[in-house]
Amino acid sequence: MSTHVTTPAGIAQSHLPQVTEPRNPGMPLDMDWVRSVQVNTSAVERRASSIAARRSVKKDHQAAWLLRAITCIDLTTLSGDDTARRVERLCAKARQPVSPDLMKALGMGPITVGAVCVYHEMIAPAKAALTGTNIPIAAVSTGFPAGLSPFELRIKEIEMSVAEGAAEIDIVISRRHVLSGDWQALYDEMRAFRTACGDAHVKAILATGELGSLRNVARASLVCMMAGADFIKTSTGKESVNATLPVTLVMIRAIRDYFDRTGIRVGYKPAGGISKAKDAITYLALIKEELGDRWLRPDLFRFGASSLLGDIERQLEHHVTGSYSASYRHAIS
Ligand SMILES: O=C[C@H](O)COP(=O)(O)O
Repeated sequence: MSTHVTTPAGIAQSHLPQVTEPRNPGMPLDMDWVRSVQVNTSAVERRASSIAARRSVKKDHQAAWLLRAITCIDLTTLSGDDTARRVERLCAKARQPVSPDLMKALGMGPITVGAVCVYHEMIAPAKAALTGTNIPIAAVSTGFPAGLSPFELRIKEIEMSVAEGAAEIDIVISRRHVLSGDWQALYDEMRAFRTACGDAHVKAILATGELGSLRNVARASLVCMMAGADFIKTSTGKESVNATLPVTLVMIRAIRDYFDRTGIRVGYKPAGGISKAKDAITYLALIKEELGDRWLRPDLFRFGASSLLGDIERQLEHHVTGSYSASYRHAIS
């Protein structure tokens, strides 16, 4: 893969003011387009395995890619035993994801993660802990993770999270609309969620591990974008299969098709089970090759991850010192 991100200092691009896209206004549901979507599963799987095998970036280039990855993390805690204290620790890590000593050794100034991602009840402590920063709070919503609470409550939940201070809302779609091919119902639901979000950006979680086929993933991606999703996201992290490279390929190609037809860039968020630095680089390489450099910024790309940052920090420490520290030294929360 090309090592265009260059050296750690080259990552200084991420210190530039973030380019922000016009939001996706959506468009009428185009059923001809939706029905025309097909996926060649074996070709997708071949391409996905070739990118993982080909990836090889070393030394300064690797450090640069890893720093870029950090700026794109939605640093997440979504556990039933979350507490304000845990969220405060997570936010401290979000503000300073890599120790100042390491950053200095890499020739870098401060960076932050892309966002902090929590349940509704944890928005208030996150907001307090992130005061004085530009780090947005993302709240999972709409009966996360199953999305099966009453529709009116799901709308209300979005409105309450926005009122509480969430700038980004990660909604879950009704998988049954996809599984029954009711694309109009999926479109109407997504449209209503987008409206309830107001100025908050909306990420549509497809829960791809529960959609049955890659063709369904492609069609659901397209319908959610037509209904105004700002991002499409693979998974809640709670399905038995979460983010994968084949699913990523299908979703980012849907994003590319949508851009080619509408001129609108929709963001992408793989989530669930991405915990290794080398996997993060593979994802970034795939995005770069399929969508281009513009998508390698936090306004268009995020990792949804609870433990990825710890492994990245470990790899950066190895880059600087030549030895690995124990992973417990990089615990997140
Ligand atoms: O959206 C984020 C995911 O829930 C995080 O999943 P993870 O804990 O497997 O990194």
